[in-house]
Amino acid sequence: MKIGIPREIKNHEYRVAISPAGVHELVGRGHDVIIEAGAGVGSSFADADFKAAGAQILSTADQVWESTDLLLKVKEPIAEEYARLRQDQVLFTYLHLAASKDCTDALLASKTTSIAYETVVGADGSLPLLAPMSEVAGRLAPQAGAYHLMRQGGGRGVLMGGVPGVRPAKVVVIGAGVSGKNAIAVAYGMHADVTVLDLSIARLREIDAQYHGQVKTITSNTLELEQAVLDADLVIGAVLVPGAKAPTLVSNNLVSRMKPGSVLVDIAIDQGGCFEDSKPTTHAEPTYQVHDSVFYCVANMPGAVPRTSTYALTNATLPYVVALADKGWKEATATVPGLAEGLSTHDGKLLSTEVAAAHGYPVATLPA
Ligand SMILES: NC(=O)C1=CN([C@@H]2O[C@H](COP(=O)(O)OP(=O)(O)OC[C@H]3O[C@@H](n4cnc5c(N)ncnc54)[C@H](O)[C@@H]3O)[C@@H](O)[C@H]2O)C=CC1
Ligand SMILES: CC(=O)C(=O)O
Ligand SMILES: [Mg+2]
Repeated sequence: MKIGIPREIKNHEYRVAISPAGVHELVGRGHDVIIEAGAGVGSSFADADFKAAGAQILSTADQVWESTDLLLKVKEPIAEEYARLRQDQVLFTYLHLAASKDCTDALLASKTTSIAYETVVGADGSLPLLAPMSEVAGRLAPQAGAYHLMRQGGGRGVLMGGVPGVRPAKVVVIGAGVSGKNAIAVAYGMHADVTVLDLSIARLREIDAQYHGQVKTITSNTLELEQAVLDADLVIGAVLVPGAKAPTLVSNNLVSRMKPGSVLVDIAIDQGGCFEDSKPTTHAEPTYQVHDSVFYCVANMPGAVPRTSTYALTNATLPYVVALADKGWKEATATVPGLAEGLSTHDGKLLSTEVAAAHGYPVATLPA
């Protein structure tokens, strides 16, 4: 099979959808891997590294899209890529379609077969292709929050760990899943005063045991959430309802009553965000102000640490890419457990119930 990897063109997105090791594996199995010149540079892979692993390098994105059967990306197609989508190609990437009607419409109009990384399900019900990037975004969130809590950026002027004799920052993490747990680990490591809320008592129990009660755990409900947010210097939104639009948990009114200079980092922004005023931002301009608070809503946080993220992402995607390349998408989705959960569009039909619900579209099933 011919497998294509274009350069990512979203704002400050430096990841690439394959590593030289992935190229080596696919070429060894008899596939052709075709990479756009410069695609790996942001992750510190030279064209020569990919060539040495057996890839062919083509100079333009159009050539890569046109000449391949399976196209691997990191981020969802953006408007300037829509014209390249086509019916006889399989697109395997993050899609986050519940948060983008435009992208959903473009995939349907092109009749492409698209498979979303973020809804592929593991044997234990986990999300194996979302998890590595949630780990990265979770670990970055306190780092970004700490930076924006500094006074010069409009923050409250609070140091995460305080100093001996002075209180640390109060960090509230909403969601104790993969990104939430990683955010807790780093915030705790910075000596912040950390509280986590989740609907799942089982997840809170794990955190209580792991941190010996040093991280406060609270079952999420409207009243507890409101009190925690009003008390916080930094709020990290890390919730997910897989495939669906994120629930709105922090209203504009609640933000108006928060401490001046408080910072809100919405990791869940790629699924539409869990704060009422969240709107996607870029690494070039990551924050904006709502009342007296600073919002950070970067939808591709891992793009800031591309070398780490590219390795983490491609380690997880490669087994699925190998199956798609070896078997073709029909057999692969029929035989590889959990891969079919990623199927999003095919032949102009929407195959995800959650995305259909988000946009009020009908959902279809594949003919047997
Ligand atoms: N901005 C970025 O660059 C990135 C964003 N993400 C996004 O981060 C989000 C979280 O992903 P993961 O941590 O992997 O999800 P996860 O599924 O591991 O954890 C989500 C947690 O949210 C909890 N939750 C759901 N509704 C809740 C509510 N109403 N109140 C409190 N807790 C609630 C769930 O019980 C679960 O523990 C996703 O939208 C994901 O796409 C992931 C990577 C990068
Ligand atoms: C999960 C995702 O969309 C990202 O890593 O950018
Ligand atoms: Mg994202």
